[in-house]
Amino acid sequence: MEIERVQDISSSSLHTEAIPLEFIRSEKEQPAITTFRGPVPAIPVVDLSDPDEESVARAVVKASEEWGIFQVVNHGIPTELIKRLQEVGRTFFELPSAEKESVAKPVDAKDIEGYGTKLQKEVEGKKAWVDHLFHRIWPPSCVNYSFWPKNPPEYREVNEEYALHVKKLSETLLGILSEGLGLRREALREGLGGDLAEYMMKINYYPPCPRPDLALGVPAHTDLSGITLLVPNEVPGLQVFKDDHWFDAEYIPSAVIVHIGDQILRLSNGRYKNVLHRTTVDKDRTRMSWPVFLEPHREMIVGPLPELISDDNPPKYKPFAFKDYSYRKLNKLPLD
Ligand SMILES: O=C(O)CCC(=O)C(=O)O
Ligand SMILES: [Fe+2]
Repeated sequence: MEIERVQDISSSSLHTEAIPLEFIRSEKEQPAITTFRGPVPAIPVVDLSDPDEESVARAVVKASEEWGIFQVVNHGIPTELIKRLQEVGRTFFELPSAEKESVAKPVDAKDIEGYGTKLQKEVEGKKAWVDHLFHRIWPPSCVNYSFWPKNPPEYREVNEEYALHVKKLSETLLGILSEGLGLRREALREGLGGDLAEYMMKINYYPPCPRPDLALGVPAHTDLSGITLLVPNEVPGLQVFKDDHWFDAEYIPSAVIVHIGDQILRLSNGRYKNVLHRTTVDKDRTRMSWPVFLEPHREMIVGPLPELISDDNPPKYKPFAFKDYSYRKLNKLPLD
């Protein structure tokens, strides 16, 4: 059976005011009801080109302790490359269905790579207004080009170049975060498996939605990753949960949005927060985003770093092989 894509549902509901019932969220989740409309605290912004390295480090550490999310500007990834990454991704999603289905995730696949729609078990049977594409981009031994679009032809070259930049920026941030814990620069990188850690590219494609007040793109979650480095297009939609409210994230052109994920929360024994976030959709415009998830290898066991543990700071989290952690989380099974 063919999987129904949200992009096709969107096209066929463009001239109506209605969306299928399974996309209508409960009142507890509907963005029109649950988005905070007062003065919005800004997600911290870190300028990596600031020559005062200590002040940069303090800002990264504070944002990760208090928010679990921050935006980085002057991060060293060329704006031109980000534009090309977005262009090749958008071109792919605008190709005819058959072309996209040629890199679809196989129905019986255990892994998440490929073009897909549903990612995790749906709570209360509610569907997310988003299609996606996943493929690993680093290390080369993990790359499976059969899930990379062949069209547009520059897709591969652009993603390979982006992988090198994302890796460099992630390692800089992990170094700062490690030192913020009083550890060696390499501690968190090694905790995620060192050279075996994997970089998973995801493209989210949120087509126009006639009822953005009722539906959600990606529902509330924390990322499974260690950290996530994301670039969005210009259509707003990311929301962050802080101090009991859902806030809209500001769109800063060319910024990279960094999310602290579950594995850094666990490695740091709770010092760094895994940010709870979700996305809304737009009535007329397509929103897209390109998160790259830096994840441990599937067999890698991740738990609080032993250097951090003492009688005063007992472990708050159980160690899990990443494959077991992901399986349990995506299937909404208990953890810890
Ligand atoms: O589209 C976004 O800004 C966020 C997407 C997201 O949270 C995810 O794919 O995990
Ligand atoms: Fe996320």
